[in-house]
Amino acid sequence: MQLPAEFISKYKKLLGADAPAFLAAFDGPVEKGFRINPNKPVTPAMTAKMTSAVPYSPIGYYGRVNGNAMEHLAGAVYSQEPSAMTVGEFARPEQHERVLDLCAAPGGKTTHLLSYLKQTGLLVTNEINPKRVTALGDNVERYGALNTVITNATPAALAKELPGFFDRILVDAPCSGEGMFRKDPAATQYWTPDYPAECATRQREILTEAVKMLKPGGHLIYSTCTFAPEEDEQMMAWLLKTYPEFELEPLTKTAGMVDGKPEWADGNPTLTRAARLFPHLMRGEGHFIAKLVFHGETPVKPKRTVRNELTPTERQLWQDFLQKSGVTNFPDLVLQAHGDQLYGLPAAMPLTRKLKVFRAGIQLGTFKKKRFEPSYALALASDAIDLPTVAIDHAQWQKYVHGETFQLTQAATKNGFRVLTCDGLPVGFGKVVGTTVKNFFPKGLRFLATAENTAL
Ligand SMILES: C[S@@+](CC[C@H](N)C(=O)[O-])C[C@H]1O[C@@H](n2cnc3c(N)ncnc32)[C@H](O)[C@@H]1O
Repeated sequence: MQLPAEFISKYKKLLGADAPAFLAAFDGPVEKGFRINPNKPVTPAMTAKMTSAVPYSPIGYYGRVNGNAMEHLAGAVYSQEPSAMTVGEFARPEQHERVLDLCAAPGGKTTHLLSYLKQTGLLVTNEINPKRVTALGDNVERYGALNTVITNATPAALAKELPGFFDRILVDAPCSGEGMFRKDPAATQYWTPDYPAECATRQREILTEAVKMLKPGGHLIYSTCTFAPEEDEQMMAWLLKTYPEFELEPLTKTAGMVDGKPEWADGNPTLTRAARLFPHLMRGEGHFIAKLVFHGETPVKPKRTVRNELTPTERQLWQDFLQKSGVTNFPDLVLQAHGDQLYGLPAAMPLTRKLKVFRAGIQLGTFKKKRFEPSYALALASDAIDLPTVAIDHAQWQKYVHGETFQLTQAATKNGFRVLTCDGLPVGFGKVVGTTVKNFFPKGLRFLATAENTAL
């Protein structure tokens, strides 16, 4: 790979005897990986792929998965480069925590956090860029999250609304991306010797806001996909100096991860507690991860949480749908109608009217004139809700994602909306009338599926 000359000389100086191996790694193969979603069933195709486990993630595997495969579309797998999995593992939230993913699109780390929150607590996942937030929304929907609010805000706007609110904040910072050069060689074109320092300015701004939102005892996880000391150890050295209430927590390094390098910053010996991932030392791309605990106090503005906002008619239509579906265990969500759309918000979400919200919880469905039509998102969240199901096979699934009406081999015992499952995995709603399944796969997602183009 053609690397910028100044990049080569910078890392020759920094890495010394390790530099030849480091630079040679840019011509090595790109490592592929995927995570399974522990909250969804494992299909036979997944079992066949889960042969080479990533040693530091109980849900990570080496290998490639197809974005058009049923398992990906239904949120049972997520394609992620293996080094990036360390971030979700080191960030690993406890169930019932309030978690913020501040720089979240397209959602690699967010879906990892969701895997461990297991539908509990609250995840506020934020993406500043309005063009990138849609992909984040799609991935959260695939994961069937019932505990997530997606915002499209600046870190400053969030900090104003939610000071001292979170148990755990992940800042997967926008960075110079040197660790991804092998995956995306075009990125080398944006690199200049000044680029890391420019990125560092933005990272300091983001961190300045992030720290305002942590609860006492809370954790801040900072990660980049760059080797640049300006954005890694120097950023953490700056944070520790500026906010002495923070302490780096030691990260256990395995599978070739190495300590952070104090000598690349101000010599603070605790910087060894951070982790560096180099592609010449492990099976993955370049990353830096640091985990900090906050011992200080944050002024907390007590905030009211969100409240139910449904008209009696809307409430009745929703209740009728649940009753017809035989659902008795519907999770404790706050219900709100936005236009004709029904949303379910996690009860811990504060009222934040000044925040730009992209999706206020899960979109549960649409109010039609005299009935309620359940959404695709609700079907994908059905691991947590006892909705009635009908099993379909792969040939029927291919018709389903193409938008066709199809036939069951046996009439269903009851007509109505059913979650269709394929290999046990919920894939969307269909309306069953006898042996006919009317198609409710979202129009915008339909495609011509074949056994070949959808093989996992
Ligand atoms: C490394 S990417 C995040 C990747 C994501 N966490 C994942 O795992 O899929 C960094 C993100 O930060 C966003 N970003 C850029 N400038 C920002 C800013 N000033 N504040 C917050 N986020 C920013 C970018 O749009 C980008 O989506």
